[in-house]
Order: sequence, then C-alpha cells, then structure tokens
Amino acid sequence: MEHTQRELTLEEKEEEEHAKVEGWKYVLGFSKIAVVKCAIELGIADAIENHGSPMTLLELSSTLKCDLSSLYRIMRFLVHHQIFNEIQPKIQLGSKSYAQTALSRLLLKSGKTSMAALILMESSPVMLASWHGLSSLVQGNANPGHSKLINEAMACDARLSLPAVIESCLEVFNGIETIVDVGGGDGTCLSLLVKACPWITRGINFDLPHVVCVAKKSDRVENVGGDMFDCIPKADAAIMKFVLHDWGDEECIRILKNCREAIPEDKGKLIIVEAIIEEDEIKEDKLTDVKLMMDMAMMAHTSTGKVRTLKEWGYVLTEAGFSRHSVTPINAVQSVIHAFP
Ligand SMILES: C[S@@+](CC[C@H](N)C(=O)[O-])C[C@H]1O[C@@H](n2cnc3c(N)ncnc32)[C@H](O)[C@@H]1O
Repeated sequence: MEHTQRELTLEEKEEEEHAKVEGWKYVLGFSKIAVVKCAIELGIADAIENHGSPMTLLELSSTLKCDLSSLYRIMRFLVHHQIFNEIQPKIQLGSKSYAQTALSRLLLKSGKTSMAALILMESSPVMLASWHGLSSLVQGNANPGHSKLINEAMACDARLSLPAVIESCLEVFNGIETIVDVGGGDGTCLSLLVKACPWITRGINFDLPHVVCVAKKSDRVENVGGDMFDCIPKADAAIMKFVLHDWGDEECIRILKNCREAIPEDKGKLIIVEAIIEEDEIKEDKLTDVKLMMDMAMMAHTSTGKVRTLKEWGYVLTEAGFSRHSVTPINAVQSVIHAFP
C-alpha cells in the first residue's frame, strides 16, 4: 500500500521537537548522576558546610585543590540543576559564590540526612556494569565492538542533525565542488550532504584508517584514512561535526590549522557543526540542559574535550589563523559555525 506524506500539524511538529530534546536527555542522562557523584567525591557540599557560609569559586577551588575552570563547569551544571545556589551570578568567575540548598546537603559525606553513600553505591563501576548487561539478560549476548558502537551512534546523530544543517544553511555549500569531512566516521554525514548538494562532485570522508576501512561506500564519496594531526586532504571546503569537542584548545588549534592548510586561502571555508554553550542566562533555551550535560560527558569521556562557548570558539579559530567566522543556529543541539581563512 502506498503512503502519501501529509503536512504535520503544528501540534505534531511541537511534539516532534519536544521528543528530540527529550531524546538528547536520554543520550546524556548519565551525566546527572555522574556529576553528582563527582561533587560528593570532591566534597563540595562538605567544604561549604564547614565554611559556614557561601564560598567563592576561588575559595572552593583552593580548598578542594581543583582546577578553577573545570570546577566552574561542574558548579555551572550543579547550579543549573538547582543542587547549589549561585549568588550574584553576573560577577567575575573567581568571585562567583555558591551556597548550600536542601538538595546539596544530601550530598554531605556523612550526617543524619546524607544520601551520599547510596549515590556512591548505585553509581559505582560494579553496580553500573550490571546495567550494561540488562539487554543481554532479557534477550541474549549481544556484545558489539566499541568502535562499532561509536560509529553507529555518530551515524545516528548525522541522520538527526544533517537535515537540520541542510534546511537552515544549504547556501553555505553553494559553489563547493569538493569537500572533506574531517573525522567523518562511517561517512553517513557526507553521503547525506552530497545527496542534498548534487553540485558537489567529490566528498572525502577522512578518518583514522581503522574507521574508514569499515565505512560505508556511497556515490561521490571517497573514504580516505589518515591522521588529522598530520595532514588533511585538500578540498574547496572542510566540514567537521562533533570532532572538536573531543579535544582541548591546544589540539583543536592544531586540527584547525591543518584544516586551514587543506582549503584554498582565497575562497575556502570551514564548516563546524557543534553545540555552543550560551554564556548569557537570558539566551538559555530548551537545549541548555542538554548542552551542559554534553559538556559533562566530554569531561568524563575525553581528557581535554569540552563543549565551547562562543568566546571559546572565537579563541581557537583566531589562534588557528581564521580571519572571521559566523554562526547559524539550526534546529538541532548543534549550531553551524562558518570560518574563513
Ligand atoms: C565523535 S566522532 C564524530 C564522527 C562524525 N563526524 C559524526 O559526527 O558523525 C569523532 C571522530 O573523529 C575521529 N578521529 C579521532 N582522531 C582522529 C584523527 N587523529 N584523525 C582523523 N580522525 C580522527 C574518530 O575516529 C571519530 O570518527
């Protein structure tokens, strides 16, 4: 039987939008318990309780012997989830001060009302490991390789976000005949892109050799193995989705410099598809939760990666020699950053 596609009603569209945001919360749902566990281990609530009054970020970082900017990101997340209160949010980073709430007192390591031991037990590697076996307990013994899991998860995101990139900024790809997807994974992103842009004659899906050797084969897309820290294949434009958030500023600048080398000085462009954290509370939106969770996931899964603010993007791009850039919000957790040599 043939199905004709009908226009979605406004209500259905809103429901789909809401579902996408909720979907991201499942993707990153672990971050909430992981950050609370981290707060208990660091003794944040204990430090403020012992201090007897709110503590500044500077005082907290020196008492807990923590890196100030990492601790700030942890506190930003905890404040967002109303676990601590931030007093005078508008002031300078080091002077921001944090107070206890009824919820943060549950995170004290000891005391009559502490729930810390329960949280530490449920979030321990031993207890978490059993969750990974839940589906095999119910059904069988599926145990796919981790690389395959990552490639499939990334392809899943490409199917979600690429249509949003195409819908909001197809014109960015005008005039591009060749494009290299740096850290392109299994090639899903590029195959969707060349399909939407028939004028692109050659797409290069560039990733580590063990990734491209199992990548998809599709028309006008060539899989090329290599290391983005060495050299990136030349093309009219480069695109990078969900790659730079895996790396700290120093590595990012090295990758970005190699991207700049790969594209023409006069009319080349770099298209970055990444989440951007709003620095201004007024600009926070329904995806702020998700972006902050993603930032925590980067802290946990990579040694130096992070979800950057607009200012942080400006810094790495300028350091890598890009003369200007602009940002287009799209209907996804990511935005599109266009940068020019
Ligand atoms: C988070 S995944 C993103 C995949 C894809 N861009 C997407 O969003 O669907 C990061 C990718 O960077 C690749 N990568 C990591 N180090 C690399 C390197 N040194 N050179 C090239 N690719 C690399 C990984 O293999 C992985 O496919």
